Amino acid sequence: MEKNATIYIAGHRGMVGSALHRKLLAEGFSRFVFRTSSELDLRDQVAVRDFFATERPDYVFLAAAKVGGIVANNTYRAEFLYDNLQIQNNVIDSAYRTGVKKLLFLGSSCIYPKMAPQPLREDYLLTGTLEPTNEPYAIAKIAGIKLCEAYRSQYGCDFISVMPTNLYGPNDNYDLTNSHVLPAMIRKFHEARVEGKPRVELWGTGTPRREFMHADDLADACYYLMQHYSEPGFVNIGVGDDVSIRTLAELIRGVVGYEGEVHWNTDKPDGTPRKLMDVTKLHALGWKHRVELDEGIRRTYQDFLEKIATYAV
Ligand SMILES: NC(=O)c1ccc[n+]([C@@H]2O[C@H](COP(=O)([O-])OP(=O)(O)OC[C@H]3O[C@@H](n4cnc5c(N)ncnc54)[C@H](OP(=O)(O)O)[C@@H]3O)[C@@H](O)[C@H]2O)c1
Ligand SMILES: C[C@@H]1O[C@H](OP(=O)(O)OP(=O)(O)OC[C@H]2O[C@@H](n3cnc4c(=O)[nH]c(N)nc43)[C@H](O)[C@@H]2O)[C@@H](O)[C@H](O)[C@@H]1O
Repeated sequence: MEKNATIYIAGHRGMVGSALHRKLLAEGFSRFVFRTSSELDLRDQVAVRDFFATERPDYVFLAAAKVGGIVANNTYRAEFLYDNLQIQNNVIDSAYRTGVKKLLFLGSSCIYPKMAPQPLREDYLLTGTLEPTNEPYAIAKIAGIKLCEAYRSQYGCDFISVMPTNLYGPNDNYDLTNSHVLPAMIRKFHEARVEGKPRVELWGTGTPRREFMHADDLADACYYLMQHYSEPGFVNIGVGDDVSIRTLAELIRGVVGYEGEVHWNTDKPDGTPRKLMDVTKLHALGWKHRVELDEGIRRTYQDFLEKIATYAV
């Protein structure tokens, strides 16, 4: 990417989009195009085509999506399918129509079959049944991967896809119902400590295992792949290691300093038992993560405390 190129980060206010913006600013890029969802609803095909025709970005990072944790995915099933298909179809097709030089599409590790062998290799895609709680979101993400591949093979577009593991970091969603597990635990343990509550409720059995990556590492990997990867196949982005949800709870409880009890509400879903990424391809391409989980949690709790008025509403 040339330093004077115009870059469109779709979803620039989100956790991933804002991390990409920080990364690109640090690398010396200065020409950005941004629109919030209220300024440009990416589900609106006409509006998206007009936007691309007017702004003509050179490079696109597609980090806008309907995103949420296990309960949000399972509750808003129609929106997770419809919104995500619309957003990605409109952005990818408009990028093709206006000659965007390169586009990066963000998928997710939930594209893999629920009971796939571990770690999850890229070639396990479409080899089995998906986890039911996030099937609509996963179907949309699989369609996004296939759309990038099809525009590459039919039209020669340099569109790539990456599949990140579970992410966390600044500008995450801390909503107690719709967030992912890591921000939910930070907020629950923090509020329980401050309010002197004897017990915190967490979801499921605590036995599922998850892999977590800091959003700054993800942004670094995306930038790296924009520079060094132009192939049809997608690339997993992860740290190559996972923890049980119970272990995660203990790590976060320690950082927050909460000493009460944890109650596991088994009426809530566990989801996929394990989704550990195989990162052989990513490492072979020359990229490896830097932020370890304990350090990342400490940094994220600090950020939460600094922005608590906006996060915990
Ligand atoms: N979070 C994770 O653990 C995780 C893991 C793997 C992959 N990913 C992927 O990474 C990408 C970014 O996720 P994130 O965690 O950064 O999500 P996020 O914090 O919720 O941000 C999503 C962004 O999408 C924008 N958006 C949503 N609907 C839109 C619409 N109809 N029109 C225009 N913009 C819209 C929002 O814009 P406004 O702020 O302007 O409303 C928001 O800034 C997604 O593709 C997600 O699937 C995330
Ligand atoms: C990255 C995303 O991951 C999502 O799956 P997934 O890892 O299960 O999403 P999470 O919502 O992060 O949940 C991970 C695990 O943490 C447990 N958990 C425990 N306490 C809590 C809590 O307070 N809040 C939340 N949210 N979980 C909690 C939850 O039951 C599940 O086993 C997918 O639904 C999306 O499609 C996407 O792929």
